[in-house]
Amino acid sequence: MVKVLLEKDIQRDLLQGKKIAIIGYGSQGHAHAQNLRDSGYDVVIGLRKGKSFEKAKEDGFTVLPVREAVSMADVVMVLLPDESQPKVYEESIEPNLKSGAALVFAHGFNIHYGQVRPPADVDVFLVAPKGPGHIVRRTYTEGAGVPALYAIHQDVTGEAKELALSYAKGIGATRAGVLETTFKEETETDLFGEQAVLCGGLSQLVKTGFEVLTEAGYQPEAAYFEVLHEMKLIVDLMYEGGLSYMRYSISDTAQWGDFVSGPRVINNETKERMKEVLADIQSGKFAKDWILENQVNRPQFNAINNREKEHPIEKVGRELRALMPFIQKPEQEKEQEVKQLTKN
Ligand SMILES: NC(=O)C1=CN([C@@H]2O[C@H](COP(=O)(O)OP(=O)(O)OC[C@H]3O[C@@H](n4cnc5c(N)ncnc54)[C@H](OP(=O)(O)O)[C@@H]3O)[C@@H](O)[C@H]2O)C=CC1
Ligand SMILES: CC[C@](O)(C(C)=O)C(=O)O
Ligand SMILES: [Mg+2]
Ligand SMILES: [Mg+2]
Repeated sequence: MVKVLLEKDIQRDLLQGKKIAIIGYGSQGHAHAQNLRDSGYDVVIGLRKGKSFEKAKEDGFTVLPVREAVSMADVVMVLLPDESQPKVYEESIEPNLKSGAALVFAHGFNIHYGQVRPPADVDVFLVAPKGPGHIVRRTYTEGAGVPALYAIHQDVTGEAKELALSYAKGIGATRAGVLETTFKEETETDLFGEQAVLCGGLSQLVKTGFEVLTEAGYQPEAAYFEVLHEMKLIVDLMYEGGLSYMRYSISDTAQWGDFVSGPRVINNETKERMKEVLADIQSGKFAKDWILENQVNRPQFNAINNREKEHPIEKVGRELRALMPFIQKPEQEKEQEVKQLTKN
């Protein structure tokens, strides 16, 4: 097995005494900022005026325009949406970067696809958590962490690797395991994972299962419990003990069904489609299409997003989750955010 680094492997604390600017205060931004602050580091937030500007201030941070935060920082972590990064980088980050500072990303997209070209006198690396920002924060507060990958693109100080590892430790990633990679590997595996398995593949599997059951006349509530609610409970077992532990906990009937019917649904044809998805990521086609979609203000993204929100599984899900007080809070928070987004 390759070396997976844990807290005990991080000897030097290169972040101590450095000013860290977190640019963006969304999913990853709030988590990195709060975890680093709780780990004892000096954090400032760089943002435009808006929703998360106020949130960061309420959370007790000094919040500055991006150019001001960058100009005072030794470490600049770019946690803006990938599609917004090139413009903000060009206008507010690059002109204000200190020589010898570190420019850091949580995903390699813009460096790998050549949308951001940093100057030669700064370190450039990534620390990419392998999990959603809200879970990066939640697990940190529970004394746990989310694993992360790190990669070095440019090392002018000779200390980029140790700085990256100190950063990974500061956000709690070394509690779970940190792995060295390249910008290419991080970018391509991350895009593949979210498209084919974690987000695209899973949403499509759940929705299609729901449609097959409801179209056959079964109650939508029963279908929701079966294919969406229980998904988390099954995946939790995989998270804790892999496929074998999940199969140990389910009935033998379910396990036999898993063996004989799973490959009828996800089969060689699906594998071929997954290979096509990967090929589009590797060739840059996916990135090019996404950049163009943003240049014309996301007509397809918005249309699909609106249609997906209207899917019957979303309506029955809202009603059923409202009956479960233990998942009430995240639901309310999410709805507030969705309302806010709809207003903007
Ligand atoms: N989401 C995740 O869990 C993961 C994300 N990543 C990577 O982390 C990075 C950040 O993604 P994510 O956390 O999802 O981003 P979000 O969309 O959650 O957050 C965006 C933040 O950037 C701010 N912002 C947006 N546009 C601008 C702008 N033009 N100028 C200044 N601030 C701006 C937003 O402020 P406002 O409120 O004003 O809009 C908000 O604070 C990406 O590179 C992503 O690939 C990596 C691993 C997982
Ligand atoms: C799975 C989606 C992700 O890659 C992530 C949370 O890790 C993202 O880009 O949000
Ligand atoms: Mg990811
Ligand atoms: Mg991603």
